[in-house]
Amino acid sequence: MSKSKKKSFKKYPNIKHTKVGVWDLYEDTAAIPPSARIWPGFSSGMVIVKAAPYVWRMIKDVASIRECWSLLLGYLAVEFMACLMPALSLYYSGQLISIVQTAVDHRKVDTSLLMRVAVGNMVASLASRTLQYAQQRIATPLHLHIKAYYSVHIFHAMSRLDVPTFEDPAVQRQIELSLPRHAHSSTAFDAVTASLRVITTAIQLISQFTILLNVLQDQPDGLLLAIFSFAHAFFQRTEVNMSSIQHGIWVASTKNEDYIRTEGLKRAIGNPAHRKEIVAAGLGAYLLEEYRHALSRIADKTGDFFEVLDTQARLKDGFSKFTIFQEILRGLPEIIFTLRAVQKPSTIPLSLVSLNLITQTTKAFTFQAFSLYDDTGAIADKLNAVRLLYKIIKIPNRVNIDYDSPYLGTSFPEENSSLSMGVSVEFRDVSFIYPGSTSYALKNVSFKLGKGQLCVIVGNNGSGKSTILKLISRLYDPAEGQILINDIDIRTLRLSDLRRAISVLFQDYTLFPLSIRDNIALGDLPSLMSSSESCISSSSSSTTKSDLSKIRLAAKLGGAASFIERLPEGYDTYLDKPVQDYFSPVPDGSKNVFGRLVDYGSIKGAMGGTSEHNRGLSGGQMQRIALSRTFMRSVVSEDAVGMLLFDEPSASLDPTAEHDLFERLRKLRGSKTMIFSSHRFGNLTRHADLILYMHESAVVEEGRHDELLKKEGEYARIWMLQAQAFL
Ligand SMILES: Nc1ncnc2c1ncn2[C@@H]1O[C@H](COP(=O)(O)OP(=O)(O)OP(=O)(O)O)[C@@H](O)[C@H]1O
Repeated sequence: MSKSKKKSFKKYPNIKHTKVGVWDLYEDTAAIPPSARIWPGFSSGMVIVKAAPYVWRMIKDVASIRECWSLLLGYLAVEFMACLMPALSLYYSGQLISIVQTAVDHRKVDTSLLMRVAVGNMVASLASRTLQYAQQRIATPLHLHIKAYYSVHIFHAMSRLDVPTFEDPAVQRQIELSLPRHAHSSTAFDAVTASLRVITTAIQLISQFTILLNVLQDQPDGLLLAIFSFAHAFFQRTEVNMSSIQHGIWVASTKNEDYIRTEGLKRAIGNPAHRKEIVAAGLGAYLLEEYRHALSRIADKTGDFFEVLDTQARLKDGFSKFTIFQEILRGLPEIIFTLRAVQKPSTIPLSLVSLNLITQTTKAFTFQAFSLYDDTGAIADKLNAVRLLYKIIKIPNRVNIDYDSPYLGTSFPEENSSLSMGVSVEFRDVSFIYPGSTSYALKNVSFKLGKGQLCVIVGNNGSGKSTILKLISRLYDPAEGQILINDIDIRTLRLSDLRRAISVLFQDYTLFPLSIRDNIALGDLPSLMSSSESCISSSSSSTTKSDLSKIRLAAKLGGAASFIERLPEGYDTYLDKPVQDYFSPVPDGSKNVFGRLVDYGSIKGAMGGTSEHNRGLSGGQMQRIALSRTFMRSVVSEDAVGMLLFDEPSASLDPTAEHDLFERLRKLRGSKTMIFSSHRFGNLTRHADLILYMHESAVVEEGRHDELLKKEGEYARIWMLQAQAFL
C-alpha cells in the first residue's frame, strides 16, 4: 500500500502498522483472508453475497412505494432495449464491410443493400437517442421517490441513537457510508442502476461478441488484429487492490502536528463562527503565514486519509512491467495492416475498413468486458451501501436500552399524580468513565436526595457536576455502582417514562435550527406528540395556534418573552436558518463582467426581503430561550414532571436576571425535586436541602449551607471568597 515501514506489535501480533503519508494506518490482518488480499474479486464476491438479502429487501421496499412500480418496469424495459443498440450498430458496420468487399472483388456496389444499411444505421442511432431520453425521463421521478423514501429511513435510523453510540466515530463512519455519495444520488437508486448496468453490460457483451465473430469470420488477419487490440486494452488497465481498506478492520490516525495544525487553521479561516475573533484581533496575516509554513513541511504527504491512500496506490500501480508491452502492442495492428497492403495492394480499401472496424470494435468489446469486471467492485460497494443502509437501523445502542421498544421496563411512576410530589435520587458508589476516555469523570460518588428536595452541586471546572446530571437523565450508564430513582434501579425503569418524569437544561444546551416557537415547544414533547397526531390529518404544523399561549407563558417565565416579541418575525424567527438564499457571486458595490454596478436593493425589495443573515442573539438571550423550553413542560404543562435538572442555568444571565430566575424557580417548583449544578454560591445554596461539593470526580463535602460553613472546609472557603467580592 505504501513504501513505508511496517511494524508489528508483540502484544498485538495481528495488528500491522503502515505509514500512509501523514497517516498511521493500523490494520487487523486477521480480518481479511489472504485470498481477498491477492484477488480483489474475492472480497467483492463476498460483499455481494452478504448484501444480496438486503438488496432483495430493498427491491421489495422500492416496489412497495406506490408510484414506483410502473416507473421501475418502464425503466427496466428501456434499459434492456438500450443495451441491444451497440450490437445493432455493430451489425450494420459488418454489413458495410461486406459491401466494401463486394466492391473490391466485383468492382460493383450493391446500392439497395447500401441504402438499407444507411437507413438502418440512422434508425438505430435515432432509437438509441430516443431510448436515452426516455431513460432520463423515467429515471428522474423514480430516483426522487426512492430518495424521499430512504431519507425517512435514514432520519429514523439516526433519531434512535443514544449519545455514546452517536458519538462513536465508527458509527459515524457507518452512517456516512450508507448515505448517498452525492447530494443528487441515493444509495438505493445507485444500487438499482449499478445492478442493472451489470446485467445490461453482460447482454451487450454477448450480443456484441456474436456479431464480432461474424465480422471476423471472413477477414484475413482479422483474428490477429483482434488479439492485438484486445491485448493492448488489457495491459492498459491498472487495478488497485483496496479490499483491505474497503472491507477490513482498521483505524487511521495522525499525530503529525503540521497536518493537524493546517487542518485547524483551514477550519479557523473558513468557518464564519471564528470571523469576529480573527478580524478583531487582526489574526489574518499571522494565520496565513502559519498555514504556509506548516504546509511547506508536509506538502508532499498531506491530505485527507483516503486522498493520500488513493494517490499512493495509483502511483504504485501507474507504471508496471506491463507498461512497455502496452507501448509495443499499440503500434502492432498498423504494422500488420501495412505488411498486408504491401503484399496485396488491391486489398488496401478493405484492409483499411476492416482495420478500423476490428480494432475499434475489439477495443470497445474489451472495454465493456473489463468494465463488467470492474463493475463487480463498484457494484459490491453500492450493494454494500444497501446492506449498511438497512443495518444502521439496527445499530445497537450503548446505553443498554432498546430504542425500538421504549416501552420495555418497569413503568414509572406507578401513579402519575405522584410526580407532583417529586422523586428521590440515590447514587450508590457510582463511578463513570466517558467512552473513549481513560480517566474517571466520577469516582465512588454516593448521596441521597429525598422527594421534593433542592440539591445544589458545586465545585471547580471538570469536577464532575454535569456528569451527575447526565447519569440521572440516563444519557450514559455508570461503569460501577447503582443509581436509584424512587428506590428503583434506573436501569430497570422504562426509559420513556424516566425521560418524561425529568426535565433537564444542559450547560451545553443547543438551540435547534428551527423557529423560536418550535425551540420552546419542543420542551413539552408529550403534548407535541398528541397535537402532531391530530395535525397529520389537517397537514398543519404541530405547534398550532392554541399552543402559542403556552409557549408565550413559558417564554415569560424563562425571561425571553420581551425580546422575542420585539423581533420582526416574533416567535416565527429562525435563529439559525437552515436554508439560505443563493446570491450571484458578485458583491454589492462591485461591477459584474458587463460593467453593471451590483445593487441587490431592488431585487431584495421585489422579493420582500431575504433571509441572508441569521438572527443575532446574545448568549444570555439564547440561554433564556433554552430556559423557556425547560419551563414549557416543567411548569406550564399539566403533564407534570417530578424532577428538574439545571446545569449552570444562569451562566450567561446578568445578576438581576439570575436573581429573578431563581426566585421564579423556587416559587414555581412546588414540591418537585430540583438539582442545580452551579459555580455560584449564595442565591441557591442557602436554600438547598443538600449541597454536594465536588473535587476531582468525587464528592468531598456534603450537607446544608450552615453545616458546611461550620465545617470550615473548602465550601466555606470559597463561599467566603465569593462573599468578600461583594463587600
Ligand atoms: N463527552 C466527554 N467525553 C470525555 N470526557 C468528558 C466528556 N464530558 C466531560 N468529560 C470529562 O469528565 C470530567 C467531568 O466533566 P463535567 O462536565 O462533569 O465537569 P463539570 O464539573 O460539570 O465542569 P464545568 O464546571 O466546567 O461545567 C472532566 O474531566 C471532563 O474533561
